[in-house]
Amino acid sequence: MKITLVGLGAIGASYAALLNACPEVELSIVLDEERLKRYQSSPFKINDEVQNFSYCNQNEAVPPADLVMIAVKYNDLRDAIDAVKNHVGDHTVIMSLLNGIDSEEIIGSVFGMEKMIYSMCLGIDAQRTGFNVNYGSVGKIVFGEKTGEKSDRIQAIADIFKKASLPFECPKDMYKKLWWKFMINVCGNQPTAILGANYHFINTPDGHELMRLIMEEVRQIALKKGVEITDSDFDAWLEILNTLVPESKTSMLQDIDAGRLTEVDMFAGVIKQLGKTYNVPTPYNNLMYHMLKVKEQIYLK
Ligand SMILES: NC(=O)C1=CN([C@@H]2O[C@H](COP(=O)(O)OP(=O)(O)OC[C@H]3O[C@@H](n4cnc5c(N)ncnc54)[C@H](OP(=O)(O)O)[C@@H]3O)[C@@H](O)[C@H]2O)C=CC1
Ligand SMILES: CC(C)(CO)C(=O)C(=O)O
Repeated sequence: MKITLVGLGAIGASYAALLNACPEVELSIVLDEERLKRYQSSPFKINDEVQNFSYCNQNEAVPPADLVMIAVKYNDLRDAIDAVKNHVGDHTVIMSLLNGIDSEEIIGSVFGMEKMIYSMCLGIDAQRTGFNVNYGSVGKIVFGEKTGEKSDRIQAIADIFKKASLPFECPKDMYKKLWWKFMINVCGNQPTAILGANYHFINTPDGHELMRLIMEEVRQIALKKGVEITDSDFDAWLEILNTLVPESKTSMLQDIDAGRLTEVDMFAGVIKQLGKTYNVPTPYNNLMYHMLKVKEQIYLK
């Protein structure tokens, strides 16, 4: 299977390493010229092991990939779409590993929704410093058709992930799973980023109550989209929280600590917008949206 990946960061690099080691995968990492020079100047290490990734200049004309995987941050999504355009052909399937609920629609609006499958990653605790990515748990990629149908293309990807020992799950309720992860990110990532709280501090009675208040807004919006988020969905998140290393941080808090832009537009930004569309008040997300925007301005000044 010819696989193209854009976004060799914490998530992308962790899964790329597994795919690259599989003899039945031909993996290309797409880079613009500036990144290509930079990436060729230094070895890329995952859990201290040097990787031999095959880099490809995004301007090069290449045969289309069978699968394109997009693993950049939300603010880089438009550039990443542009970067993979030479790799997308009539039969290419596209998977977005970004958090959130709208990256599939954004990518699909350029290449066609029929090319999109739905996906997200779960339980991975990867952290990136320059060309070093480290993880304790690689988690899994959860993917499928929006309807959950086990189509031939889903089966083909599942077969190759199995050969690559890349943990995965193909749930019947894929679209609900996407919303469930979105709920976790909206009610978990944002307050931890504002408060500077690692998992230890959000996994407390006050932390749980705070997240529950925010979760209610996601629940109301999800209902308008035909998705039901229940109390047991929230409890399932608390169970996962118990398995995460207490000193580790959400990806949004990692962004704040590293002085990078956050993905607030993908979380509170989307909730704010959907709240307006469906006439659902979203005061907690409105507040967090502006707090995070101010915070970004403080450290990016
Ligand atoms: N980290 C985590 O624990 C988790 C993250 N996620 C989600 O996964 C997604 C990716 O996050 P994460 O891996 O942490 O992000 P990172 O910032 O670690 O990685 C993103 C990578 O994309 C690269 N990139 C950006 N634009 C381009 C481009 N135009 N061409 C080529 N490469 C590009 C960046 O390169 P460079 O460094 O050179 O700029 C960077 O290496 C996010 O939506 C996040 O929310 C989901 C679950 C957990
Ligand atoms: C679920 C969680 C909080 C950890 O994997 C996450 O998705 C993130 O940090 O972005």
